[in-house]
Amino acid sequence: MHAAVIVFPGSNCDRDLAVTFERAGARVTMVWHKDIALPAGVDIVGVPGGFSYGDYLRCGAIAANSPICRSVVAHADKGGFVLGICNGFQILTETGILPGALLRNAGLKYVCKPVHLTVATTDSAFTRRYEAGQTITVPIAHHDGNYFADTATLDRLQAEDRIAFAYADNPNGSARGIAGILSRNRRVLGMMPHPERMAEPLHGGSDGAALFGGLVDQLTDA
Ligand SMILES: NC(=O)CC[C@H](N)C(=O)O
Repeated sequence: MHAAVIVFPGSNCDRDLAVTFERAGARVTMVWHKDIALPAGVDIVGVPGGFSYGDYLRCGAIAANSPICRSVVAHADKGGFVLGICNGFQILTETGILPGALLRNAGLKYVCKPVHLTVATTDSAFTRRYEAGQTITVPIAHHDGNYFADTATLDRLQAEDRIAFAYADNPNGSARGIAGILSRNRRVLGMMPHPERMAEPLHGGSDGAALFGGLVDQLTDA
């Protein structure tokens, strides 16, 4: 399985994401935001966390208009897999690949702490290695993690079983406690918590590792 990890000016989880993919068994190519094309044959694009372009304008808004994001949108449009974590999730909503928006946290403060998440669906390559309803612990670190979408969109996400993860104790005011959502074809996941920061015992826990393990299994079998 071949993963591309996009690097924007201000990304700070790009190496962590690459190492986690590699430890799960993937081959990784780092791709610079000014590049126009993704490497040929890429199975999944990782859009990492951080502060792309300094979070100016809105988190993810400038990155969503960078040259490489046109190729990320094209990759998603043709059914390719994409994983956006934290700032990566913000970028995926700004491109329109995923619905909704990430607003300022309800408490108006940057929140950095481990949180408990409920695995809301196991019907995806990202969540297949978890048990439905399982509680996992993964850290968050953001000031704009408050997921917002209109009621019709939220109802559709629920009806289509596209909420991947929900907060056990909503730390940022997200609508319906949403921590991560899937695209309609279930091949794009955006989530605010950082599974790559809780993927081996030295991190203090490894609940995030199964997400990458499940992906590598599915994309290697494909
Ligand atoms: N850890 C991150 O990716 C941070 C995301 C974004 N810059 C925020 O604070 O909301």
